[in-house]
Order: sequence, then C-alpha cells, then structure tokens
Amino acid sequence: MSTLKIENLGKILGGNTILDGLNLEVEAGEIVALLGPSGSGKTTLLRCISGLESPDAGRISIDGRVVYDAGARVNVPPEGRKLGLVFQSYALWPHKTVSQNVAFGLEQRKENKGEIGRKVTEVLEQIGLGALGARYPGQLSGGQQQRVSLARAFVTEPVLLLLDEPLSNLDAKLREHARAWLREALKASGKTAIFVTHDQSEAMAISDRVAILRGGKLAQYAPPEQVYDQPNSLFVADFIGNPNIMDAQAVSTEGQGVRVLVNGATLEGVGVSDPELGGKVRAVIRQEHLELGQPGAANTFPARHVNSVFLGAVWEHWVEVGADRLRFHSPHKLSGDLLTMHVPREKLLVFH
Ligand SMILES: Nc1ncnc2c1ncn2[C@@H]1O[C@H](COP(=O)(O)OP(=O)(O)OP(=O)(O)O)[C@@H](O)[C@H]1O
Repeated sequence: MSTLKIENLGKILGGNTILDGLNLEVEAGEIVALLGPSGSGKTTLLRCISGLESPDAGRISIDGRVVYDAGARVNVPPEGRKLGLVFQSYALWPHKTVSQNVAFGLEQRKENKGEIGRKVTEVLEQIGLGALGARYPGQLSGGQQQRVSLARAFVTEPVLLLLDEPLSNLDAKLREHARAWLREALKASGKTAIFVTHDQSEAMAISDRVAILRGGKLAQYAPPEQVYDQPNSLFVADFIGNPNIMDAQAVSTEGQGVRVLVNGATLEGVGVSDPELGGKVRAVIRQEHLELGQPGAANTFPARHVNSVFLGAVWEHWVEVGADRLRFHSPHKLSGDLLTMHVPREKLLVFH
C-alpha cells in the first residue's frame, strides 16, 4: 500500500488550471522531490496534500485513508492528516528554547509531560542537537535551526513528511552539507517524505524518485539517474542539466538507433520519441558526453573552438558547429582552433 496516493487531482486558481488531472504515488519510506519550472504547480500540490489548499477535483489518500475526495465531499483538515510539515522559513518560536519548540506539537496533543520529555530528548539526539536543547533559535546557525524544524516534525511521528524548500535559506556551502545530512536523517528515520525544491542537484541528491511537473501534470516520475540518463521527453532532457541541443534531421532508423544529419555531419544516436524520417528532430548531448575525438572516427564532427573558462576542477570549453554553440568540460586547456568532437552513440538522444 502506498503511503501517498494522488488520483486525478485538479486545482483551478484565478481561472487558471494549476493542477491538471495529476496522479502520483509515494511508497512507504520513499523520499520524493517535486521539481519543475516556476509556476508548474509544485507548491500548490504540496499545499493540497497538506490540506492548506483545497483541490477542485480528484482524490488524495494518506496511509490508506482518503483525506480528500471531490466526489464524496471528503476534506480532512490539515491537523487530521498525520503530517509533519517543514517550512522554508523554519517557523520556530523565537521565545521558546529548542526543546520547547520541539515539544510544542506534543503539548498541543496534551501528551503526558514525562513522555514528552523523553521523546524530545530522543529526537534531539537523533538529529544531532542533543547539546543544544536549552538554546533559543536566535543562538543557532541557519543549519541548526533547520535541524530543529525537522526535529519538530519528526517528534510527532507523522506518517508523511512534507518539506517546502527545506534548504533554501542556507548559504551555498552549508546547503551542500545539509542535503547529504537531510537524506541521511530521513533514511535513518525510515519516514516517507515529499519535498519541493528549485534546485536540481538537491532534488537528485536527496530523493529516491524525482517527480518533474510541467503545467500541473507529471512530465516524468523516476529515480534521479533515470530522469538524467533517460529523459522521456525533450522538455525533461532540456530542464535537467542544461544540455547541448541541436536541430537535426532524421535520416534512417534501426530499432532504437537513429541516424541524424546535424550541421552537415551524420551521427548515430538513440531515438527517444519516434523520429519521422526526413523530419526535423532535436539532438541532445549532455556536456559531459561531448569530448575530443580522432578525425575520421565514428560519430565525430568538426567544430571551431571559440572560448574557454577555467572552473577550478575542470575547464569549460565552447565550440561552434554551424549555427550552434556547444559546451563541454575537460581537465585540460585547449590548443588549436579547429577541433574534432566525439559523442558516443548511446549518449546522443534524439527527440521528435
Ligand atoms: N491564489 C492564487 N490565485 C491565482 N493564481 C495563483 C494563486 N496561487 C498560485 N497561483 C498560480 O498558480 C501557478 C502555480 O503556482 P505554484 O506556486 O504552485 O507553482 P510552483 O511550481 O511552486 O512555482 P515556483 O517554482 O515559482 O514556486 C502559478 O502560475 C501561480 O501564479
């Protein structure tokens, strides 16, 4: 049984369709990232799951219980959905200590005082804040405050955690550490979690599956490696990882393989969506799959070197091929104007 099941969810706001018959299932213990362009409906979806927003159509079940059903007029309020919410702003009480902040949800439920103390100590230990229970939020770093907000969500033993851009208030360096820590903490707790992020690497680093939204629908829902290596559409290929994209023409096909004409060169690639022979297609090459090749070798094409920038660990090089500018990385500086570029045939993705 899935911990979260969303069926045909619809939401209209200000006359616009924001969620458009969306379906999504999250298994127990799974971490799912909601990723998509601005305005694709990520926050609205999270708010509908939480009960803070009411959908207009469809059904939401949490842990096997229907919490929203448009047809049956079921709409369980947020506090009845057994959720843990973690906000971007942390939303901590400034005048309460860390322990008091974490205890708050349990006190609201009128749990036994001794039991509350035990649970708070346990969750603070678990989340690496054991020594900081007596401090006030103002005496903590951003990363520590984020941990408190997570501890506060954990302590109520929710069946599902909803996190709204949980790391976006941290500076870049802290954020990189925090994403590894957040995945570890969620996995150690065994909790099911769904989070919204604008950051692709964060989505991929933390989640088991990425749900990519486009116009209120699911564009692709798959593990991070699959979304990256096997995007199911040009939209997903382009959205994830900022790849090189060129106009091309499909010349012939053989099974999944497709031969394309790109800027005068004939290359072999993988057809993701059925290309029409002679028709216009788009050829996608990720930056790390483009490399220098030997003139005359298979799947190579000539290019003119136009620019290079040093990024520390690697050089980023820009080359021109016909009207296209392509980007690739290498550990070396480039010499020479005219280059031969190579792309392995399984790394050239062709979209209709
Ligand atoms: N109260 C509202 N009334 C009308 N339109 C709204 C309202 N709230 C949100 N919208 C619109 O709904 C769409 C989806 O918004 P939502 O915040 O869910 O997207 P998002 O994917 O989270 O975007 P972002 O990445 O920018 O946070 C946007 O076009 C937004 O302008």
